[in-house]
Amino acid sequence: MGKEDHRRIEHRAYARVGFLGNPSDAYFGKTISFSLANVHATVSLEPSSTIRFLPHPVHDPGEFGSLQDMAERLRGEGYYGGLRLLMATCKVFHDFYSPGVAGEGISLHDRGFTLSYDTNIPRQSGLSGSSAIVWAALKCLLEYYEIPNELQQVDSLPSLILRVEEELGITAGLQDRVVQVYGGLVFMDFDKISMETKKKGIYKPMDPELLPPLYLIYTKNPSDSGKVHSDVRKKWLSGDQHIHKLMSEVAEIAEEGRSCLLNRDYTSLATLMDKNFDLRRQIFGDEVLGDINIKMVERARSVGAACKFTGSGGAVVAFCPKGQLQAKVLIAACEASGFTVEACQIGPASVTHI
Ligand SMILES: Nc1ncnc2c1ncn2[C@@H]1O[C@H](COP(=O)(O)OP(=O)(O)O)[C@@H](O)[C@H]1O
Ligand SMILES: O=C(O)[C@H]1O[C@H](OP(=O)(O)O)[C@H](O)[C@@H](O)[C@@H]1O
Ligand SMILES: [Mg+2]
Repeated sequence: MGKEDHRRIEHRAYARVGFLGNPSDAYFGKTISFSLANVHATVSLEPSSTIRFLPHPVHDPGEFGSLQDMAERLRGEGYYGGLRLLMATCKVFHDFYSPGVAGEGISLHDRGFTLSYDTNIPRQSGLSGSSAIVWAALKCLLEYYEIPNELQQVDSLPSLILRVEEELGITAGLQDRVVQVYGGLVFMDFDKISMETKKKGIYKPMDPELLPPLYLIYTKNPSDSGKVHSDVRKKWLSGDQHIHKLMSEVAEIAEEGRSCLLNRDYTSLATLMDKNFDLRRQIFGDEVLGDINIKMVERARSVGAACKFTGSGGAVVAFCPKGQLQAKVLIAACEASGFTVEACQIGPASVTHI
């Protein structure tokens, strides 16, 4: 091993907020999303003689105080942690880049590594904690295997990240991965022809300064986006006209939202955020959205804020059209209801807007 091979590699990936148009990204729609710097996942790669994955002490527990503790933990957080995401990332990376599989035909070196991760993204909260872990892991592998730049194009990487979750049977769309790779604020059009012929959408980075101050509200309420999406997906695939119509209305919100942002028309922006949530409610129904998630939106709306889901549930994003005084009232109201509120910090852009 050369000196270089002993270096430890570490990469970070931020959470994201699906700002407008989600979840139409998984249905040939359009979305606007932004990178959320408040929380992030980190993956570390340490050279080693074999390929090893270190379970996270909190997210991948292998030991419990009692049978009851174990049952409670599984009831609340399910069976899965991030370890399977690390493994699936390595599998998809191998299949994509190595010769003779499907791949790009690079001869990958045969040195081993140990992957471990940490994250402070609230678990399964619709902030895309899953793809943050995958993207951070993929960045480590791209660096360790010295994949040439021309084989890691910024508009192709999101589809590779999505493949990892598809490998695990997690129903997900592309928007999370696009904004996590691009950073900043991005408008995305998942045009059917582009998606079917090029396996990617059309991505347009926007100036994050166009966003008004936004607030993140969340609660401890794990929801698996795969589960949330599976029924609607079935209906959509079977050609349900009602779902198709509603989904294209959701997509239109991103297109209209883009004009609002460019024109700094924040009154109309607030209306669009509310409409986005109302359409989601019609598409998925209250039972799938979950009481606590609906309560967060209603709490924000009760003080006149506009509010919608950031992802499939667990966190919401709010905007106070009347400014700072209203934001103070929002924060007090949400905290009184036991929700956490933070001002959204937009993550750095790696691709500049025009
Ligand atoms: N914070 C986390 N720590 C460990 N694993 C996670 C975390 N969040 C998500 N996962 C893994 O990703 C899978 C899919 O999560 P998902 O519902 O997409 O959550 P999110 O909204 O955070 O992306 C989970 O079943 C789990 O295996
Ligand atoms: O329902 C949504 O808005 C999003 O749900 C998933 O994101 P998650 O953070 O896991 O809840 C999905 O991956 C996105 O494509 C959807 O837009
Ligand atoms: Mg996810």
